[in-house]
Amino acid sequence: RRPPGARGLPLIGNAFQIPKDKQWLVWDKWRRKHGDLVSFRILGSENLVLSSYEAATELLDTRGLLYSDRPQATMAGELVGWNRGMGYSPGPPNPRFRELRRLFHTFIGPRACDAKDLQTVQEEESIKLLDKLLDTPHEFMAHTRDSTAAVLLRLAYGYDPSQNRNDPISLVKIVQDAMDGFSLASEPGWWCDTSPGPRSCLCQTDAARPGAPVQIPFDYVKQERLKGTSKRSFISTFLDERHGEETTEDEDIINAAAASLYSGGAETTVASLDSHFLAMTLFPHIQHKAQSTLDTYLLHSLPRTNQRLPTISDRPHLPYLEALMYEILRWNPSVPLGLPHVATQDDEYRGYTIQKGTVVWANIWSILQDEDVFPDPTEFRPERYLDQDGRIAKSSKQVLAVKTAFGFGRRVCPGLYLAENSVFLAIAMFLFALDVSPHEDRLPEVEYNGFISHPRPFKCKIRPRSPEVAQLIRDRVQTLKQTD
Ligand code: HEM
Repeated sequence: RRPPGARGLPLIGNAFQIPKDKQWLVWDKWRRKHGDLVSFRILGSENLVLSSYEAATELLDTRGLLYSDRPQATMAGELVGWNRGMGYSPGPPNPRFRELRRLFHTFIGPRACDAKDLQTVQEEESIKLLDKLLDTPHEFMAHTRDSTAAVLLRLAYGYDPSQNRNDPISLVKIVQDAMDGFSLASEPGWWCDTSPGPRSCLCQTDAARPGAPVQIPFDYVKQERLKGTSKRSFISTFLDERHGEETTEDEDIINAAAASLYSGGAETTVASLDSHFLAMTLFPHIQHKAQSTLDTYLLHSLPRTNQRLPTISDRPHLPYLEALMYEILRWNPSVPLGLPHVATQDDEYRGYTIQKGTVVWANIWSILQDEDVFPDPTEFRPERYLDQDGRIAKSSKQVLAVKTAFGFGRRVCPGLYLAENSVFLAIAMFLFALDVSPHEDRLPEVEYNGFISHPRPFKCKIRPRSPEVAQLIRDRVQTLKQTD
């Protein structure tokens, strides 16, 4: 038995019912009509949408090995070139996939993300971000983008855009083009992904950008190493491991890993930071509560005279801010449909047959808006994740469910530790230093779009909380410039 599904047309199936944007809303309507397992077809391809925490975790986590492949994404893979990277590579037992996951684990796994050198990069870039927000607050969306790109470029290649004025080798541009291309090419319903006919005939070719020219950043690291000026990075660590004996395959895989780092990490993190500004504009009471929690903690953790900025290591002491971060990830998730998984064998679930080759989507948006788990889901309420003592309720359904923002099973986001630390730190820094309020007393609309879903550009007022805080940031940036 096939799971219940939306009725489609002969041959083309449900293709015309899937909009170009916000597919999660249509799929959520199907959930209300048919339940949390909905099947649909696009041309020859069988698809299944999972819209509850139970169904998604049972199939994609518990039986994860059966659902660890990706569909053959002609658009994202062959045309745009992402099949070399992690997101679209075939799953286990493919040795390339295992090696890519190993590299991510070594470099940005939980232990690596606890290390001081990695956190220092994140903290320095957050301070520079605050400085830019003080200068040109209305350009906040451009600043969150540049700042996130800077962290990822420093981690992947040891390339610091602020020390390379005018970006002489265009690395920032390469990264940003790559991010745009990944997001566009990943959208479901690219007909070339499912069409049995000529591959590119139905593709919107203007979006089919070429893959990032990964050789340029790689050559940059090699040259810096020869000069003895290279900084520790994903690539340099790998080359160190190989003691100068790297093969062409080694180069190919480390390049792919580095490109996956910024293609996966940049837009998603930026979307979360922009969501923070939107939420704080709309919910001033949450902003004030978070600020007073932070002030109390920072004041009590040091003598009053030594004002200091928050750091990642403060995270365990600031449960309300951690809860706020979770609520940002839930309220409007930055990857509402995750990435598609594929069934590698026939499977049975609740009496239905899921055929080998079925493309399985988790509607993360539906899971995170489920009224049974998150009552009044459109409300922004960090308290959802706290126990009676104000600590994070780690094994509560809410905390477990919000983690699905990072996906499932063998394909779960390998950047989640880095991402959580980045978003936590940015939020803590913004709340410490800035007041966010509506622009000319007009509340922005909550309007998101894109496969990596961003708030539509909006205006808000961003001001320093006090002249002393502004001075503290200016001083810290000055010190950073001097030590560079
Ligand atoms: C708020 C930030 C982020 C969110 C919400 C997010 C979410 C996701 C989701 C939902 C997936 C698909 C998982 C699945 O298939 O089940 C994914 C995959 C991935 N993410 Fe993230 N991500 C974030 C940040 C990052 C960062 C910072 C990096 C790297 C530095 C990263 C790298 C990747 C990669 C490489 C994949 C593909 C994994 C695979 O196919 O095996 N992500 N992410």
